[in-house]
Amino acid sequence: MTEPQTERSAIPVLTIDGPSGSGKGTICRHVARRLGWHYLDSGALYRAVGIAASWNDIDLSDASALVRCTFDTTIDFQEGDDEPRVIVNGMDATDELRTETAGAAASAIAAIPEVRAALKDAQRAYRRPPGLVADGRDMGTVIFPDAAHKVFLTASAEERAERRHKQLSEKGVSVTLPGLLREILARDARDANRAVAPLRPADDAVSIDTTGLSIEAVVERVLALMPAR
Ligand SMILES: Nc1ncnc2c1ncn2[C@@H]1O[C@H](COP(=O)(O)OP(=O)(O)O)[C@@H](O)[C@H]1O
Ligand SMILES: Nc1ccn([C@H]2C[C@H](O)[C@@H](COP(=O)(O)OP(=O)(O)O)O2)c(=O)n1
Repeated sequence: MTEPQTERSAIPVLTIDGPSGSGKGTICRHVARRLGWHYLDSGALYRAVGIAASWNDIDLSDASALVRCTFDTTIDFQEGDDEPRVIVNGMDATDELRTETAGAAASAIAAIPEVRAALKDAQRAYRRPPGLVADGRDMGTVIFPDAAHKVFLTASAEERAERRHKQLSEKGVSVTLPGLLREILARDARDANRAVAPLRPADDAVSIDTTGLSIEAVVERVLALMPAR
């Protein structure tokens, strides 16, 4: 006899949305590990499509080619001790994926409604037992609107730029702080002002301003929101 399938809507989800550098990826990975739940980095999917487009010389203004590229791109996450490796069309694209160029390309293609629609089912397929922690811009509003736990992380733009500067410097990527701040503000504006699935807190999300808070403090605050899990 086969195992009874868990009804997908019965699988618990914690969504963590917010702007660039608010700490979504870091907090999600810690919380997912503590809960023993799966983790979805939805931004990596948009970044992967952007990278596949650049590998195929597709212009970011060519919406129909980008939609075809979204359907043609394969994305796999390989779990390890540290950050998961992201394999795009069979190639390890982890380092290229984290650059600000990839972030800006992802933000541009993420404004195309058909690209978002093409990634919807793939994102929902990550909802597997015993639970999912989902990181992005529209996790609580569009992809998992029925999630029992929703968080919106923020931090001042200056602190987010400093965090990203430190993160990239540690990886040997040379960037200037004023340049990063400009890029972050431009990305915030584009993600928040697009017509489809703009960056905004779900009505039932708890907002946490992480400015001046340690990673550990934010992890504890998030876990404290889920006493009945
Ligand atoms: N509360 C925090 N305090 C200090 N640094 C943080 C905090 N949260 C995240 N960071 C650091 O900021 C950087 C960006 O965090 P990240 O998780 O990549 O953000 P996002 O996924 O929202 O873009 C990482 O180097 C991370 O270690
Ligand atoms: N659920 C999502 C996730 C990311 N995006 C878009 C918008 C973002 O600027 C880019 C990159 O997202 P990502 O979460 O990887 O970026 P940060 O780590 O926050 O800098 O993708 C989106 O539109 N919807």
